[in-house]
Amino acid sequence: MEKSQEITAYVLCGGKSVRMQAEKGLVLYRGKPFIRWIIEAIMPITSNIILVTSNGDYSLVGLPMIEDSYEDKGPVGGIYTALKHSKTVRNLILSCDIPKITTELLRNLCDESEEIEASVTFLCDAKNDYPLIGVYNKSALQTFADAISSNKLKLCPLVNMISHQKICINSDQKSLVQNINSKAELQSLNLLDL
Ligand SMILES: Nc1nc2c(ncn2[C@@H]2O[C@H](COP(=O)(O)OP(=O)(O)OP(=O)(O)O)[C@@H](O)[C@H]2O)c(=O)[nH]1
Repeated sequence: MEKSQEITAYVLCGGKSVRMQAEKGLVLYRGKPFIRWIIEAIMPITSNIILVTSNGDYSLVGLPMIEDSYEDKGPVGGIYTALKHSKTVRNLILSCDIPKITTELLRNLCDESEEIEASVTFLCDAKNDYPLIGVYNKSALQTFADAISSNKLKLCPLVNMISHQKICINSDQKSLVQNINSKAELQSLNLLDL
């Protein structure tokens, strides 16, 4: 594989999980922790997968883990940590709360990002952006450093301010990118699957 095609995947597993009241990535969906569903979706694309977390409970996953460079800076801080750590130009960055994500969607995102000269390429639908299903260029590191310095920690406005490309999913794919933040959302997901 050529160097330009190399990609590192980072899964953000930090934060407080206030709404879920349990470590989100370790919550079970159809008998398996969210994080495992996500890793299985990434594996056919790259085995270079790193978790961004200081929570030792994720050691059961058996993947390398790195700690946030700054505490309590939310996903913006997690992305900063990932980009600072990364040795590759392109970095697939995902949240840990999207258990229905598929290899097909991620592969399409990664393939599209190769064709595009943008700091970040991420999924969207007609109503929402999904910047936590995105490919981030290492060159975006300074933007994230500046955002942390000025305490601008909202991710959507930040990615919309820098050079970006959105890859729109169709209405059938919407359920695949749904992030699950609470027990109620998990329950409705399980019910939908019945
Ligand atoms: N590494 C890292 N990841 C984070 C941090 N905050 C949130 N995340 C991750 O970012 C993704 C989206 O998180 P949010 O839903 O915004 O926040 P959360 O803390 O998980 O949940 P709430 O407390 O309910 O808002 C999830 O994958 C989180 O694990 C952080 O400070 N560091």
